[in-house]
Amino acid sequence: MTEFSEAAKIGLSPSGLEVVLRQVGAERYHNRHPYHQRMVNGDLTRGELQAWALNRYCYQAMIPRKDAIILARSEDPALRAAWRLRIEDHDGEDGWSGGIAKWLHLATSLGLDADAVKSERWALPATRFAVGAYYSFCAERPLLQAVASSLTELFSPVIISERVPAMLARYPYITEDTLAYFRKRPEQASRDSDFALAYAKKHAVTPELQQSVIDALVFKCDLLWAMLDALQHAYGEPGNVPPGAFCPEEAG
Ligand SMILES: O=C(O)c1cc(C(=O)O)c2c(n1)C(=O)C(=O)c1cc(C(=O)O)[nH]c1-2
Repeated sequence: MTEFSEAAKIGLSPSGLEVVLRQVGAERYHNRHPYHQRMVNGDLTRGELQAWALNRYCYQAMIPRKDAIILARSEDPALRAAWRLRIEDHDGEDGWSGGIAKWLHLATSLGLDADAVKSERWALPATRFAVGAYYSFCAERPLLQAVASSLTELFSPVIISERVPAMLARYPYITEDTLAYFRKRPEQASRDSDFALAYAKKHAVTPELQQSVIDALVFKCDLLWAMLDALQHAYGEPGNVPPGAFCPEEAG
C-alpha cells in the first residue's frame, strides 16, 4: 500500500504530481469496491440496484450546487467559464433536461417513484453525511483543493466502461434507455478532469500545495468508497437497513 500522506514531501514536477494522483485513483477509486464488483458480476438484487440509484441521486443532485460554489469562489474568469459547463451538464437549460433528470430516469426505470427519489427521504444516513461533506469541502477548503477534489472524474470513464456493458448483459430488466445517463458522461468527465488536472498541476507550486491536492483526491476517493460501504452494509446482509431508509420489499 503506497503511503500518500508523504508523497509530495520533497516536491514533485507537475508530471510527477500527475503520476501520484493517478496512483491514488488506481488504488482507491470505487471501482475496486466489493459493491461495484458485485454489480458488474450480476450479483446485486433489483432492490440493491434501486438502493444504489436512489442514494447516488443525492450525490448527483448536489454536484451542480458544489460546482456553483467553486464558480463563485474563483476570481479567474477562465476557471469560471470552464466550470459553468459542469452546471449546465447537470441541470440542462431548464433544470430538468440534464444529468440530474437522466439520473432520475435511471432510478424510475428501475421501478422507483420519481417524487420519492427526488425527496431523498429514503437515503442512507451515511449518504447524507458523505454528500454534505463533499459540499462543505468545496465551500470551506482552499479553492485549489476544491478543484482537486473533482479529480476522481479522471477515473470515472473506467468505472462507466466496466458498469454499463455488465449491467446490460447481466440484468435483463436494464436497457440502453435505463442507462442513458452514462452516454455523455465519459466525454464530459474527460473534458472536466483534463481542465481540473491542468489547473492543479499549474497551481500546486510547493510541496505543501502538492500534498494538499493529493489529500483532496484521497478525501474524495474515501467519500465515494464510504457511500458504497454504506450500501453494502445496509443491503448486502439482512437486518441492517437503518430506520427510515429504503426497504426494497416495502417500496417495490
Ligand atoms: O459513475 C460514477 O461512478 C461517477 C463518479 C464520479 C466521481 O468519480 O466523482 C462522478 C460521476 N459519476 C458523475 O456522474 C458526475 O457527474 C460527477 C461529478 C463529479 C465531481 O466530483 O464533480 N464526480 C462525478
